[in-house]
Amino acid sequence: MSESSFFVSAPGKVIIFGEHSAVYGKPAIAAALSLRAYLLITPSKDVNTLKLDFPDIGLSHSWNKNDIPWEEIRSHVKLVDGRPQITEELIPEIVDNLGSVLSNLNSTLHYTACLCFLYLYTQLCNKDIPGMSFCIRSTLPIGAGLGSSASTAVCLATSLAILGDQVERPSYGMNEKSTKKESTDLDFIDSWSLMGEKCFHGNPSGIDNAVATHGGAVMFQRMSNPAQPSVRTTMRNFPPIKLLLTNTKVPRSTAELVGGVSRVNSEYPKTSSSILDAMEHLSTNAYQIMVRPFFGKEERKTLRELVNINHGLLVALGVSHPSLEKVKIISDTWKLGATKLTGAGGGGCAITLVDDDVTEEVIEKGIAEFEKEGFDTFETSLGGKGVGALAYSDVPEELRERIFSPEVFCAYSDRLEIENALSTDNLTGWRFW
Ligand SMILES: Nc1ncnc2c1ncn2[C@@H]1O[C@H](COP(=O)(O)OP(=O)(O)O)[C@@H](O)[C@H]1O
Ligand SMILES: C[C@@](O)(CCOP(=O)(O)O)CC(=O)O
Ligand SMILES: [Mg+2]
Repeated sequence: MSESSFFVSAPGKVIIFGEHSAVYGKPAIAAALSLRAYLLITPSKDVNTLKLDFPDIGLSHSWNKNDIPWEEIRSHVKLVDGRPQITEELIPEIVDNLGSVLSNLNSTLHYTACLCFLYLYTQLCNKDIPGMSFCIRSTLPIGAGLGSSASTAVCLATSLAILGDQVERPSYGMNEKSTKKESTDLDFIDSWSLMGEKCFHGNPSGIDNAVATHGGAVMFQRMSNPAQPSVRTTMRNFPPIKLLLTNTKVPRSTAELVGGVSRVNSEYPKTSSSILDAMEHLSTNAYQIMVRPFFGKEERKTLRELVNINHGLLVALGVSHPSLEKVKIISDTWKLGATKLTGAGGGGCAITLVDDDVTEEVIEKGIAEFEKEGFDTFETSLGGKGVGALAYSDVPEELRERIFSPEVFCAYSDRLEIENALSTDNLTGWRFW
């Protein structure tokens, strides 16, 4: 066990309005989930060994860090005042140079995860930093539309920015009112995790990593000029909405679905731009309703109507799936509320904004129908905390050995075990920027 071990953690998200259109510079609304990714960083036994243990995707891989072509890579890193700068696109020369250390990975899943790690590592750290082991576990379903890729990218970017001395560790008492320095650190993490998301799926809007970094609820808009920063408007009075989350468990890839929309966009530019414009109006409309000081029955009804319209528009873009339509049919049959797919679609999750008048008994009957189809449904709370860190010294002495043991962490069998051991509710030492 070592005092230099630490954890970082970042939440998943639910997009309420505007997935896919967010990629095309339209505003979208999303909120952080209580489900999170946790990354444990421990010193390697050998100072030259860099090790990744990502059991959720069956990846265990190590490198001798001296095998990384540091000089070639570092010659392409953009530095301003000694700080690495993000770029609009992944730097092709760096990706190319990493090819030599990625060549023995034979699945796309593992290749992408290792590329994401090394792309961030070689820019945020340097070759003199002793080798560490990185083990990530997620309580989020992976590839289900809840932003597991972004929470992974945020955890990696944060841990590497800490190791590379690019950001300060968070301190106590800063949770409510960040100092300027700390919010700059958060922006640095947000921007580098976007580069991580680019490794996972090519053309991310940035909404997922923004929510995973900052937490809470936001309206987010990527600027059409990529040189301009995205606009992130925090929604402090996010209204309490009763939301069911249904995971169809049908696997899909965000990269492929975003690629599908891009094809529709280039084949039917006028039609697709009208759909995207309609999505823009939806998000703006929903935002105006959600920030009203009074959020009552009428507002909830309008929001549900907008949810139904948003789903229809996503269907038109070709990103639904028979399983998601089943969720919608069951929800409509039992009159549970308004249902739309969330995230990239093509399977994965749907959200239902529950109707005001529906009874708990009816909700349970609906959930039983979902379960019959093999789906998982749960009620969830939105707007949780963003990225946080847990230092060795912030855990009671008698717990340290167990909490910071990579063997124990890798062996947790499910979401509940991870949460029991590590969640911010159960362990008070977590600090947030
Ligand atoms: N716990 C994890 N360990 C390793 N890689 C992960 C983990 N969670 C997510 N990922 C990466 O993110 C990808 C899924 O991202 P994506 O297709 O965008 O779906 P989503 O972000 O909705 O879960 C996985 O294929 C994997 O590469
Ligand atoms: C489809 C999209 O709007 C959201 C993708 O979310 P997820 O990876 O399915 O959780 C893409 C993006 O905004 O980057
Ligand atoms: Mg994703």
